[in-house]
Amino acid sequence: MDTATRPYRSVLYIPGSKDRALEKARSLPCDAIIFDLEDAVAPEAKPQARETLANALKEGGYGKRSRIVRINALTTEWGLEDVRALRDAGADAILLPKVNTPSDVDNLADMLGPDMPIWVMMETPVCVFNAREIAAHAQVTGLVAGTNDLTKDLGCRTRADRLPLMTSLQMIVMAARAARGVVAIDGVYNRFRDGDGLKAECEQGRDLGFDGKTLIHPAQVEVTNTAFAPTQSEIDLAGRQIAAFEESKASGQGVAVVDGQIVENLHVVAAQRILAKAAAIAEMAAE
Ligand SMILES: CC(C)(COP(=O)(O)OP(=O)(O)OC[C@H]1O[C@@H](n2cnc3c(N)ncnc32)[C@H](O)[C@@H]1OP(=O)(O)O)[C@@H](O)C(=O)NCCC(=O)NCCSC(=O)C[C@H](O)C(=O)O
Ligand SMILES: [Mg+2]
Repeated sequence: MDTATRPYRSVLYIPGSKDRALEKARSLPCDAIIFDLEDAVAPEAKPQARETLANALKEGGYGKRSRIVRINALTTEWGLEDVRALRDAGADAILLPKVNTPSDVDNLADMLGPDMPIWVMMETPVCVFNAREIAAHAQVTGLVAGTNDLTKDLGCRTRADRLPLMTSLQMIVMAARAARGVVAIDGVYNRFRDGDGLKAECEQGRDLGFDGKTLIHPAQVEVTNTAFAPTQSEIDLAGRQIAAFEESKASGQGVAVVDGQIVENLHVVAAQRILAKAAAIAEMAAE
């Protein structure tokens, strides 16, 4: 699947230590999985989790879902061993937590070699200030908002409208877009049994420009997939905009009007993106 249009609506964290969850994920309709060796795994369980995860990845069965492995920070006692154990296990990217500067990414890139894509947890204030340079790193293909760590480090309150996080969230999206071709994924919604709260936060993340949201429980997948997919009316409008613009162009005009709004070339580009995303989602569903 084309990496530019590949869907990343629902990105589910799975503790690398939990066999049952690793098995269950093979049948969940999420677009991507983050196999976690960091915060979801207790210190004493980390060596076993590495082995369990490496075996699960080798066994496969995750279909078209993107497979991302979150290692521990390289400054911890587990980071280096995580890289050694998982770099050749068949993941699509390695996700590095607690990044502050582009040189943290360089250190991982040196260990992985030039061909392994790197995703970065954007979860410290220093990291957010360095977002543009981090996103521009040649191996970085994804940014993930770590809203729990950011909340802790900022000392801000957890609010339903996420006002205290807004600057950080927007800087993450801007850095990804400025770098081009870098995916931006929103942080987790901790109240995993609150579907209405999740829906509202997904819609906010979608409005901000995120490609999708990180999740902690299977019950969150469906709501998220819907929120980050183009709606049927967006798809219909996109088709009509493209057709109307083509017609105007054929009659020598550079602008069309659809539903009382002008359609210029840039709107056609946005409309084509919507159709490409809808097609990629349909392809993802056709297992
Ligand atoms: C949150 C949980 C601890 C809840 O677990 P549990 O009470 O066991 O849930 P259920 O009984 O409702 O589970 C039902 C079935 O679903 C499977 N399951 C549960 N969670 C997952 C999952 N994440 N992926 C796949 N499958 C999952 C269970 O095995 C049950 O299956 P079955 O037996 O067939 O019925 C738990 O959901 C969990 O551990 N979630 C992940 C937590 C996690 O990964 N945390 C770290 C990432 S978030 C983070 O780090 C934030 C970031 O860094 C930041 O700073 O913001
Ligand atoms: Mg974190």
